[in-house]
Amino acid sequence: MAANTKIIIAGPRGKMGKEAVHLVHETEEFQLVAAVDSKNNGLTIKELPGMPDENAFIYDDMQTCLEEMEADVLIDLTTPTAGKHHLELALDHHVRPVVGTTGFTPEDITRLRKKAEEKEIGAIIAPNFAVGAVLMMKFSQMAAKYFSDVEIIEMHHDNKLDAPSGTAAKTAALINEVRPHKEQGHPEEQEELEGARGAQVDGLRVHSVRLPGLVAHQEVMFGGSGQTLTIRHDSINRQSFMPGVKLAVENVLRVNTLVYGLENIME
Ligand SMILES: NC(=O)C1=CN([C@@H]2O[C@H](COP(=O)(O)OP(=O)(O)OC[C@H]3O[C@@H](n4cnc5c(N)ncnc54)[C@H](OP(=O)(O)O)[C@@H]3O)[C@@H](O)[C@H]2O)C=CC1
Ligand SMILES: O=C(O)C1=N[C@H](C(=O)O)C[C@H](O)C1
Repeated sequence: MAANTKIIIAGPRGKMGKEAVHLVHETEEFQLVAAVDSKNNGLTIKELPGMPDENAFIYDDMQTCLEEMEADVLIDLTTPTAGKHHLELALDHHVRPVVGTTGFTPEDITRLRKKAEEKEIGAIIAPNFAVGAVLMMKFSQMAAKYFSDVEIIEMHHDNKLDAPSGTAAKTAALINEVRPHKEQGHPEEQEELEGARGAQVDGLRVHSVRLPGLVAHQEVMFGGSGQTLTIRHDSINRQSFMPGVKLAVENVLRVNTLVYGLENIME
């Protein structure tokens, strides 16, 4: 790892971005060199409420920030639209992206991986940085070898923009890697109310719950003859994601492709 990893954070006022600013501030080998926010152009981080004593300048435009600042890593915690744009710009400027922002499609991942490889630069997109959530996904993949009937119920706070969650999409993809294709439920079932059976990913159903009071939760429910198995993870605060953000920043410096999912770098 470089002695001092120079970091830009996009979305520093957000729920995740704020935690990431504190993580970078408290990590000796990390240095916050700039932030990209939709507001507050020209201020410094320490001028924002609740922020640590950091002199990093805030830009309201990623392109300008990347042109003016020298950085090793971009941590993006913004919105699906902004996150995709920022990732592309970072690759263009040879800054390694660590992206927690969700809403990337399989086509986005394939296109961005090609670009990262062409540029010979590492990038990490992690739909969930919480170690427990990664284990929930891995355990679900293990269980799917034995249970072909499974439904995913993800539950989040009601400020979330994307549905289903990135974690649910990734869980469905991991399960479908090993699960023999099956259209679940009764072949003649009718949805009397549109959406009652949730969204479909290769015959597997995903349900998204949005309520104030929730943070980030997911149940993966398997059913077999005379039995069910439920694998559940709960993030009860955003600090749960920070060890994973640190691990991703450390590892993005060592890879020369786009890694999708923290499970690929966890030992
Ligand atoms: N991978 C993981 O483990 C986790 C991922 N997430 C994902 O991270 C993302 C952020 O989540 P969260 O912090 O809860 O969301 P918030 O809405 O709290 O924060 C997003 C922040 O990004 C800012 N923003 C929006 N557009 C831009 C832009 N173009 N440039 C710079 N900043 C911008 C917003 O500012 P404003 O609203 O003023 O425009 C806001 O401050 C989401 O995609 C979420 O799904 C969340 C938790 C864990
Ligand atoms: O928006 C959130 O809050 C979260 N988003 C990620 C997702 O979409 O899976 C990770 C976590 O679930 C929290």
